[in-house]
Amino acid sequence: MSDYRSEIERRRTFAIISHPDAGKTTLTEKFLLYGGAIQLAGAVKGKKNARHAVSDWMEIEKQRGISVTSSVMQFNYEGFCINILDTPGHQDFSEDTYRTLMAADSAVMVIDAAKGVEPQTRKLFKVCLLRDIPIFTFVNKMDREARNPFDLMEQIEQELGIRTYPVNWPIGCGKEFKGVYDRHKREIISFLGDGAANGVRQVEKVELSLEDARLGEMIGETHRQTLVDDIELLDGASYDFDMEQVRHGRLSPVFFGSALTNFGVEPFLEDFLRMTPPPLARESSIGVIDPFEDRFSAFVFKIQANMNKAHRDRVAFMRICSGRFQKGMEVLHMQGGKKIKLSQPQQLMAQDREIIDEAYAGDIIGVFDPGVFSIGDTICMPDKKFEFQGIPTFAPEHFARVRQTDTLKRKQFVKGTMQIAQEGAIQIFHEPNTGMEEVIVGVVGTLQFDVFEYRLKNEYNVEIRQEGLSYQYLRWIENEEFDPKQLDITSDTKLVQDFRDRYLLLFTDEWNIRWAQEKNPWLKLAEFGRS
Ligand SMILES: Nc1nc2c(ncn2[C@@H]2O[C@H](COP(=O)(O)OP(=O)(O)OP(=O)(O)O)[C@@H](O)[C@H]2O)c(=O)[nH]1
Repeated sequence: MSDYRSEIERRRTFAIISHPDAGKTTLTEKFLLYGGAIQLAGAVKGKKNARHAVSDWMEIEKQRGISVTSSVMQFNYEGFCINILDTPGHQDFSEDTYRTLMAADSAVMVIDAAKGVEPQTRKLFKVCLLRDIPIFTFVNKMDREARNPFDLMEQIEQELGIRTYPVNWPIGCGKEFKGVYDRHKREIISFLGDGAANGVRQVEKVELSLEDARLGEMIGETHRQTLVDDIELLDGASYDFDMEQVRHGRLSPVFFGSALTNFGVEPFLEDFLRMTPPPLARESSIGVIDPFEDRFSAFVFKIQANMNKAHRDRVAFMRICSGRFQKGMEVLHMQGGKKIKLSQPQQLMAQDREIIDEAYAGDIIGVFDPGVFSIGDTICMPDKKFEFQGIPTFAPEHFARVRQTDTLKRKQFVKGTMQIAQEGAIQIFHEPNTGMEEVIVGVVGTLQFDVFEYRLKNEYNVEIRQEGLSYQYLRWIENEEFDPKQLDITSDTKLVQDFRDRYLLLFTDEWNIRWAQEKNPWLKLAEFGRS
C-alpha cells in the first residue's frame, strides 16, 4: 500500500505552453536529457535543419515548423516520475491547449526574452489562467539580446493579470550574459561562455554569493553594480513568495535561462519539481475524487487518429485521476454505458510506443479507440459510477462550407471529416434535415482549416473545396423542447445542427444575436458547448 501511495506522490504532470519559436520543444528536450530519456539533445532537435524534435510528429508540423497537436512524454528524474504534456504554440490551436491543460496539474509558460508576451498569443496564456493551476514562467533565450527583465515582469503582469515572483534574476544578456542570481539560495550561477557546445552536454556552474569579493572579477564591475541595485529593488518592491498564491495560479514563479545552451534548465527543473503539486483531486458528479482512492478512474482529454503512418489507428488519451491502472482490467465507460477492457494501453514517447502493464494517478495513457470515446468521457470502476466535469467546447469564430471535389470519394470524405471532428480538431455542422453532402466547418483559428484540408488529402486521399462564410459567432440552443418553426431570426442568421443533432445558431455579428434574443425571449443561448 505504501508503494502505491508513494508511486502517486512522486508523479508530476504538467503542460508546457509558449508562442511558436519561444523554445518550448528545446526546453522539453533538455528536461528529457537530464532524465536520461534521450542521450544527445542535438541528435533529435533542430527543425530548421530537417531533423525534427521528438515531440513533433505530424508531417505538417515538420513542414511548417510549428506544433499542431499536443504530445505526451514521461521520464524519471531524481525520484520523480514526470509527465510532460507538450501543446501547440499557435493561438489558432488554443482549444487543443485548453484540453491538454485539463489533464495537467500545473503549467510551464515559456517566453522569448526578446519578444515577451506577444499579442497574438495572449489568448493562449489566458486559456492557461482559466484552469486555476500553478503557472511557472521560464524566460528563455537569455543568450540573445533580451528586453529589460523589469519590463518583462511588468508586461506579464499587465497582459496576463498574474503577479510574478522572480526566483532568479539575469545578469546581462546576449554576448554579455553572465548568469543568474538565485534569490532563494542567495548565490550566483555563472554562465560559462560558449554554452557547452550548444547544450549537448550539461552545463557546468560556479556558485558565488553576492558579497563574494571575486564577483566583480568574474562578471565585471558594471554587471556587479547593476545586479546589486536590481536585487535591492526586487527585494523591496516585488511580491513576497506565497505558495498558496502559486497553487492557484495567481503568482507565477519566474526563472531566466537559455534552453539552447542549457543554462538555467536544471536549477529550474529542480525548483519547479519542489513547488509543483503531485496529482490533484478532481471534481465529479459524486463530489471530489481523491487521487489516492483505491479505485481507478480517468477521463479522455484527447483523441488522435493516424498519429503514425505505421499505425493507422485511433488513440484516446486519458489522464488517470485516481488509483492504479493494470493491464487487462475491466472498466466502465460511463458515457457509452458499457464495461470494456482498455486494449493495448500505451505510454508514449512521441513516435515510440511502449505497451505498459500498470500506470498510476497522474499518468497519461493512450488506449486503442475503436470509435467509442469522445473528449471529456469518464472511465471508472463498475462498482463506483460517476462522471468527471466535461471539457467545454470553444465557440468557433470562423466558418466555411466544405465539399469534396470528387463526388466518388464521398465515403472517405464523410469518414475523414467525422473522425477529425471527433478528435476536436474542427467542429462540424449541417443544415437541419440535410446529411453530410455539404458540411459547415467551424474553427477557433483559421490555421485549423489548413490542417483539416491537409489531413483529408494525406490521410484520407480526399480533396476539398472550402468556401468561407461570413458568420463569426455561434451559440448553442439550450432549450430542452425546441421547435425550429417557432424561431424568428434575420436572414443573416443560420440555424444548424452539430453531429449529435443539437441545434445551434450562426450569427454574422452581435447585433443579430441581440435581435434573436429580443424576438425570441424564450430562447436559451449558450456560448460554450457541453461535451
Ligand atoms: N539563441 C537561442 N535559441 C534558442 C533557445 N531556445 C530555443 N532556441 C531556438 O529557437 C527556435 C525555436 O525553438 P523551439 O524549441 O522549436 O520552439 P517551440 O516553442 O517548440 O516552437 P513550436 O514548436 O512552434 O511551438 C529553434 O531554432 C531553437 O534552436 C535559446 O535559449 N537560445
